[in-house]
Amino acid sequence: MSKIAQLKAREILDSRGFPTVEVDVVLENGCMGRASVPSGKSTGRNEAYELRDEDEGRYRGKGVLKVVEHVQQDILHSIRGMSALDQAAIDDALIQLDGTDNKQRLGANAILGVSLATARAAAKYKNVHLVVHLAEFAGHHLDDLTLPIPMMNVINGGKHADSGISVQEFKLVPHGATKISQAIQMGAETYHALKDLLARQGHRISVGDEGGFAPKLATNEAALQILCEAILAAGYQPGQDISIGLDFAANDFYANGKYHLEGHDWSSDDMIEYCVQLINKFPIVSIEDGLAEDDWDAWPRLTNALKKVRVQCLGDDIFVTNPRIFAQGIQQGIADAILIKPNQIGTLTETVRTMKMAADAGYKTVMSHRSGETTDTFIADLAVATNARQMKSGAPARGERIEKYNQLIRLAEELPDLQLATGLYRFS
Ligand SMILES: C=C(OP(=O)(O)O)C(=O)O
Ligand SMILES: [Mg+2]
Repeated sequence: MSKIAQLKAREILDSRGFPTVEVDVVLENGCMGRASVPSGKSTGRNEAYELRDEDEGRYRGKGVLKVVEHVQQDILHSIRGMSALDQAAIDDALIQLDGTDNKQRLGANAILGVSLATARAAAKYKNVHLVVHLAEFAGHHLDDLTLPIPMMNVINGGKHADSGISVQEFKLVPHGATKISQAIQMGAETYHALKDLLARQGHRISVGDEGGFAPKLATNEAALQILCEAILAAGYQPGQDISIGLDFAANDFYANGKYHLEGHDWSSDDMIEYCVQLINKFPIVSIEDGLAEDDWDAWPRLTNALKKVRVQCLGDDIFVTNPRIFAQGIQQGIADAILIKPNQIGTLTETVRTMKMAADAGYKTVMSHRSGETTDTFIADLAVATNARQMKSGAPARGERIEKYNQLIRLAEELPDLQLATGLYRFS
């Protein structure tokens, strides 16, 4: 009865107004699980392949009708009759059916949609909450779980906005909160304070892809400065109640071995020094992709420099949630935390495997949305179920972003004994 009877897929729109795929997995007893797949813009080169149709209407964006077809034909034929309770076997069947290294034949978007929807159908079949089912799948006891600290991206730069700011994300990290609802409220209040400050200083208050403001500020330091003012204006102490996380997404300004940032052509070591300078001036607790994915040799130096000043060194594009690449990174002493984006690797099983490797090697895990999102809240349940220490889901505004934060509030109600995670060690 837990056997998969039917798969349905459809094109829906993501938060940028472009097509993405949504999948329904229906079991023999009628239980249905549904999931949709997000889409990145500042992507790592080694991410699993997001399959898109060839032709692009002038404004439509490339569709995923081929992906829909793959789900409803090849994938359905291959996994029909398998039990949704056996997630690992289903994910393995999907990987085998695809047969390529990066899931380019069926598309990682087709595969992930089926993988996540299967987990939802299985939870329904067992009549347990998704978070409980996922924790069991990941081998975690409910008593050992925590709620992730939100990382709220309130100023958007890089590829996500036309602000001209080189750092892609300036994130509020309300680690001084004792409850998740309080942490989210603190972030929201600071977001509103920031909006007021920007308006008063004559900046525009339009937003980027992740709902953070996109003011035309001249430098990264100017953005950090106004963010600290906003934290204070909201009644909080920078560094004590709320700190800051940055995502440089350094791939985007790395070319010919140099970092082209704010008029400079910097070496890797210049870039590391710049990170440390910013840390010395501002209450920064986490730096993501401070170097480019092709600058592998310099990453251990960045890791050590951040360790000395007790700031989290977080790898996104360099690891792309891929257990094989991450294993090399661990071996070479690269980073001490890994960003987790299920669609970078393409199945739930591989995502959880990467997270287990992280835990075994003493790395923290940070669950993440993509810049093109849907209102699906799967990553919030997954973050809690896998003990991710932080979760980033953009600004505390816009439906597709806040749905994930709101789901954390619901999960805190579902599992009232869970504490907010700790472990951002600079100020602790
Ligand atoms: C969320 C991110 O952006 P994107 O989804 O565009 O890769 C990121 O770089 O961390
Ligand atoms: Mg990133």
